Amino acid sequence: MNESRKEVLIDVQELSKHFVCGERRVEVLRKVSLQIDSGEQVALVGASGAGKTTLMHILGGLDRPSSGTVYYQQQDILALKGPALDTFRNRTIGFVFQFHQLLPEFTALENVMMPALIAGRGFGRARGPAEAILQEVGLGKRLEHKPGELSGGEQQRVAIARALVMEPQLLLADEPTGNLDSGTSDEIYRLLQQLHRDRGLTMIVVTHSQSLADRMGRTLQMVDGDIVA
Ligand SMILES: Nc1ncnc2c1ncn2[C@@H]1O[C@H](COP(=O)(O)OP(=O)(O)OP(=O)(O)O)[C@@H](O)[C@H]1O
Repeated sequence: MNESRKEVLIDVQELSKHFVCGERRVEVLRKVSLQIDSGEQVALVGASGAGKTTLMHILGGLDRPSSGTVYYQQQDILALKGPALDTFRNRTIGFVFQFHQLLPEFTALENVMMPALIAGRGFGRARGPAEAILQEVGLGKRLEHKPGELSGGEQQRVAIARALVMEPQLLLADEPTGNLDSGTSDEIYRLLQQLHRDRGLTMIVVTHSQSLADRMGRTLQMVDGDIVA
């Protein structure tokens, strides 16, 4: 993409979050500001407890900050509530977590169809895109398998397919390979890079692995609730 034509997808200003535990106030995010351009691939690294998951949850509309602003393009997502927030999340953001959180009783195909069914698309319209994205992540021959019949890496591929089936602009992945061996982690990262290249997908990926972070376009380091680099 031409540098001069890059557009800011996410603009975060002075985001703070604290929790109150009994008498104690725990400051988890301390006036974090950051911008992510459309099409960027960003790694978020930092020690355990630095605030990475909390930041991802706020960026994804799953949690609210104590203060600060989060804009997607020109939209103030903290002003969204209830069904409007649900719709925004469903259409704009795909999530992948460390533990795939697939529904064990449903097949890979049904799991991937779920976001479209929740969005009110009929079975017929949900099936085609779900099949196509499962092909794209290399699971065209595993459509009818349930999560328990798939390897850890395959389960995470299904979770990635489910995150992308609504064609979100942004993928948020919180330690997507934290539970996998290094060879399988490597495959998942290659898949994320392929999806980034092929779809121009913007992604923010939390990882503890420096070598995996090095493959992303930019690394943001969190220390004690703030971004230092
Ligand atoms: N609901 C909560 N109530 C109180 N404290 C919380 C709550 N959620 C998170 N915290 C605290 O916020 C801090 C940051 O947590 P967070 O999960 O964002 O860190 P992290 O950088 O993602 O860590 P990890 O790499 O271990 O997942 C931690 O000290 C945690 O104990």
